[in-house]
Order: sequence, then structure tokens, then C-alpha cells
Amino acid sequence: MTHPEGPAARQQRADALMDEHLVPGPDSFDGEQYDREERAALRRVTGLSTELADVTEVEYRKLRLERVVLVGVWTSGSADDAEASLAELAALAETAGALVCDGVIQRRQKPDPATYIGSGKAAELREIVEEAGADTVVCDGELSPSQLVHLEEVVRVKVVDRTALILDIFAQHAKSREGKAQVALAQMQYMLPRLRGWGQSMSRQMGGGGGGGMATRGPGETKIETDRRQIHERMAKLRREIAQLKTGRDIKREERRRNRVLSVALAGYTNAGKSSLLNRLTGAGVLVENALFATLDTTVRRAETPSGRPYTIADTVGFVRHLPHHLVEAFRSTIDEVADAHLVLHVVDGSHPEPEAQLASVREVLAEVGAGEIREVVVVNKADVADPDVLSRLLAAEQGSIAVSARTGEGIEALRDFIDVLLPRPEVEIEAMVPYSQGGLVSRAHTEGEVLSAEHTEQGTLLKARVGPELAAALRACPQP
Ligand SMILES: Nc1nc2c(ncn2[C@@H]2O[C@H](COP(=O)(O)OP(=O)(O)OP(=O)(O)O)[C@@H](O)[C@H]2O)c(=O)[nH]1
Ligand SMILES: [Mg+2]
Repeated sequence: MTHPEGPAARQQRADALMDEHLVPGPDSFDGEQYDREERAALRRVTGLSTELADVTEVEYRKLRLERVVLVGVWTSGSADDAEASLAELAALAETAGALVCDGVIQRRQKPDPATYIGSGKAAELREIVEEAGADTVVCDGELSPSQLVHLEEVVRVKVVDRTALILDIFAQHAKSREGKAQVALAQMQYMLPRLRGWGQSMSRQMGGGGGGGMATRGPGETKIETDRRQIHERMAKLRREIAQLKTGRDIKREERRRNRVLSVALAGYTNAGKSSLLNRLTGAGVLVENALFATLDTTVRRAETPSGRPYTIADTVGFVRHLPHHLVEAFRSTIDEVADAHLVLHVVDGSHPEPEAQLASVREVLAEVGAGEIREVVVVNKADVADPDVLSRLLAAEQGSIAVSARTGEGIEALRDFIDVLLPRPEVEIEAMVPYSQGGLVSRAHTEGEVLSAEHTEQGTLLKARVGPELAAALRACPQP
């Protein structure tokens, strides 16, 4: 007979398993479900401007993208790699709400320091832009502020880079306070050196000479200094806010750790199917969308292994190649969720043309945040539509990997068993007679470990369980009859 778990212990574990923001609102089945409509309606409205409404007249690139022409510089790797990167840029632009008119790749040793693609090519690009009736050029890389300005002078439409595009998508998709603050901070870091007029137009006006000082400083420059100062102040405020929210998250995670709740994190390239898998495994109604960066806020749900062990499973922000460094930094606390998990399921889209490149990109980011060493299992998703040859190639290359389909449910039972086997088990198997006066120890065995049997006898509960070393010691210390 199994000893019933005390209500207090049960509650404690339930609290630890649950994150406050997961509790659906009173009038919604699942808060996330409204997301989709709302997001579709809001698409393209927000840009870099929203977070800075209080900084007057700062001229930065508002991403009101409508018709865009993409341009990539192909410096290394195969032509296929370059095309895949541009195809991804197209997907990003579409996610941001733009219509992609055309895309060009320029073969170069390295990007041109002045105009990224070189002045001759820039003139050609100008023609393509005119023909397409485009209003924006999106470059497949991170351009220096002066490259952006120079290229803009030639093509005479707005020029943005991959980083700005990703930041824009993040800004559109961020939902939680923490997510919004993280994106706003990354946007400001990106924007700061790109404030127009800073240095460049003013110093030209000044003829480059003069000893500086108040007398020679133009009104424009003073204005930009004010803007810069305001941005610095806002950034400091955001950093404090993020740190505060992080503390709250850390406390919750610490609580889960103290209660020895097992944790699994889903990580992987954007659009790999992480949220779909979370829904499959837990029945959670998390937003799934065929769009890049559908998920920005970490969602933690509870689940149970087939053998009945409870664990938490966290859905996380997707990665992409050349994820802007500022974003990685800003989202660090979110990514820490992955670093702290007992087990990471690295989800990869088996139907993607370059799954290996995606695996590598994700590992690069994980290594960058110091999460490269955690236990990782590759889950090849979308097995229903993947090429069987690619599947077997991946399964052979990645030791201990597993193929599943979140859509059809294929392989999901095996994945559940997998999780059960891979989640650490309490190390010590113990048999002890626990006097009724020490019933708390029995509750702890239920919460922290695995109770194999619990028999009520006259002297107390005869407990057989697998527990951690600390609890094992406490149980051994019980006075034996
Ligand atoms: N055919 C097929 N499609 C799938 C499968 N799993 C997910 N998808 C689709 O892939 C797209 C992305 O799924 P998501 O679960 O939103 O992917 P994600 O990894 O959470 O993406 P982000 O949150 O954007 O990083 C959606 O259109 C899903 O319907 C699968 O097993 N088979
Ligand atoms: Mg998702």
C-alpha cells in the first residue's frame, strides 16, 4: 500500500512546478491563444519607434517595410550556403510583414568597407530597386553605421540589415514584461551608434577643424547628445528592470531546484517545432506558427514521465544563424533556463534543407552563453515530411538521437520513454522504518525521490525508496525498532 502524500507536500510541489505567468486568466482557456489574432492584427505596426516615443526626433530607421529587395555578400562556403542564407533572410523579412520583391547575392572576398557591396554593384542595386518599386533594401549581415548611410546614399531607399530585421521581429513578438524589456534594451544598444547626424554631418559642416568646445558645437549635435543621454538613461532603467525580473525567475527556479523538480528544456532553431512538441507532450495550448520567432517568452509546463515522475518542461526562444549579439546578451536570463535544465532536447527540423547547419548554429549560441556542456539529446522533428535519407543521416551522426513528428505523434511515446530514462534518478536505494512522528520524511521521499513501496506497520512506515544522499542520511538516522 502506498502512503498518501500529505496535502502540504503536494501543494508545495505543485507550486514549484508552476510558474505564475502560466496560470491562464479567468476568462481565457489559455492566454496564449489570443496571441495569434492579436499578433496578426498588430503585425507591421510596431517598429523600432515605439519604445523611444519619449526621445524626440531621434532619426533612426523605422522598419515600416513594405516592398523589399534582399542583398547578400557571399564570402565563403558554397553557392548553396549563400542561397540558403538569403532564403532565410526572405523568411525573416516576410515574418516582419514585408513583401520580398527580389534578392541578389554578390560574390566578394569580403564586404566592401564603404558600401557593403561595392559602389558599382550598389548602382546596379539602385536599378533593381527602382524596377521593383521597392522601398527598402535588407542586407544579409550586420552593417556598420557608415556602410548603411553610404549604401543608402546610392540606392536612395531605406537600408536595414539582418540585425535590425531580427530586432524588429522580436519587438513585434515580445509579450511578457521581461521579453519586452530585453528587446528594447537590445534595440537601443543597436541604435546608439546609428543616431543620425552624430559626428558625420556636423563635423563636415564644421569643416573638420576647430578646437571643439561649446562655441563650435552646432545645435544639431547638442540635440543628439541629449538624445544619447536619454537613451543611456533608459538603457540603465531597462537593465535594472531586467535584473529585477531575473531575480524573480531565479527564485522560482531555485525553489524548483530545492524541491528537486526535474527539468527539461526544449531548445533549437526557430521554426523547428519546439512549441508543437511542448503541446504534444503536455497538451498545453502554446502558440504554434509557421513563422520565425513565434515564441519569445519562456513557457514552463508540467509533465510526467511514463513511470510517473513529475518534471517541468520549458519552451524557449528559437535561435537563428547570426543571432544579433545584443539579443543573445539581452536574452541571457531566458537562455539560462536552458543552461539549468537536467536535460535539453535539442529540436531540429528534419525536413529543412540544412539541418546540420541549424544544429551547429544553435550549439554556437549555447556555447557563447556557457551552456555548451549540458546534457543534450537531438530530437529530429517533422519526421512525417522529412526525407528518409536525411533522417537516417542525422540519426547516425547524432548519438542517441530520436526521430519524431509533433504533428502525427509518431515517435512521441518513444520520446517520453527517452525522457524518463535520461532524467537523473535519485542515486540511493534505501529501506527504512520511519516512525509516524517523522512523517515529513515520507512526504519528502514522495516529492524528491521515487517511492517504491510504503507499508504501514505498528512501528511506523516501512519505506522502500530511491532518494538523494541527503535524505538517505536522514532516513538512516531514524531510530530503528
Ligand atoms: N509537418 C510537420 N510540421 C510541423 C511539425 N512540428 C511542427 N510543425 C510545424 O512547424 C511550424 C513551426 O512550429 P512551432 O512549434 O511554432 O516551432 P518553434 O520551434 O516553436 O518555432 P519558434 O517559436 O518560432 O522558434 C508550424 O507551422 C508547425 O505546424 C511536424 O512534426 N511535422
Ligand atoms: Mg515556438
